[in-house]
Amino acid sequence: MTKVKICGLMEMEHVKVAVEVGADAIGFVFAPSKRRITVEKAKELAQSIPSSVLKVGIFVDESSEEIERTFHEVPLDYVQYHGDEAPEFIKKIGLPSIKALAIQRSEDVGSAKRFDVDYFLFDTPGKDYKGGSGERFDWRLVQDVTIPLDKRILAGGLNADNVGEAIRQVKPYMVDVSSGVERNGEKDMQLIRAFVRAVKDEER
Ligand SMILES: O=C(O)c1ccccc1N[C@@H]1O[C@H](COP(=O)(O)O)[C@@H](O)[C@H]1O
Repeated sequence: MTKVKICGLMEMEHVKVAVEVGADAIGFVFAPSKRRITVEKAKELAQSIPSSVLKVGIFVDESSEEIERTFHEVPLDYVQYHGDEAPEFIKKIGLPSIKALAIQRSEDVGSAKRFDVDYFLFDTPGKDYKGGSGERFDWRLVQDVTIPLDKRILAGGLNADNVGEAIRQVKPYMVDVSSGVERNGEKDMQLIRAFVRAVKDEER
């Protein structure tokens, strides 16, 4: 079964509904964004998340000190590197890691071989920020890549209507959504429920 990550949560009611409907991971954005959360607030929300649900922190070109401090303080299970972090930087920090790759051309996946990370997250290049654009990229660009299926996370403009087709085409280990579970720029409980249901309805 494809795993689901709900990203950019900032309110307790949204965390609770995501957990209740069966999200496998929850993402907190610590980078410049309209979804940016403080370490203190993420720590408070994290206390209501069972250990079976992974807590992921999203960072964009952040210092190693701040990443390490946030990881232990919240605490987090994974660091999602969503900027231009070098492979050596990620390796030196040595925390469980996800590297986001902005996919515009098929060559964009090629940089993956430089990174020793747990997962790769394929995303649409951001406009206002580095991610969370709400726009999808051409999924054919990541269909024939050599990255193992169980290391692939698909993001970028997913929603309850298109995630089934995305899973069939890309066969990711996990799908990741932020904008697609928002209404008028805010997270929406019905959309969170609908997204997770759409993923769970889809068999690998
Ligand atoms: O969500 C943000 O604001 C954000 C800011 C900076 C880096 C990453 C961000 N979000 C990530 O973007 C993808 C896709 O989001 P969407 O569903 O297209 O809105 C997701 O991995 C978020 O973690």
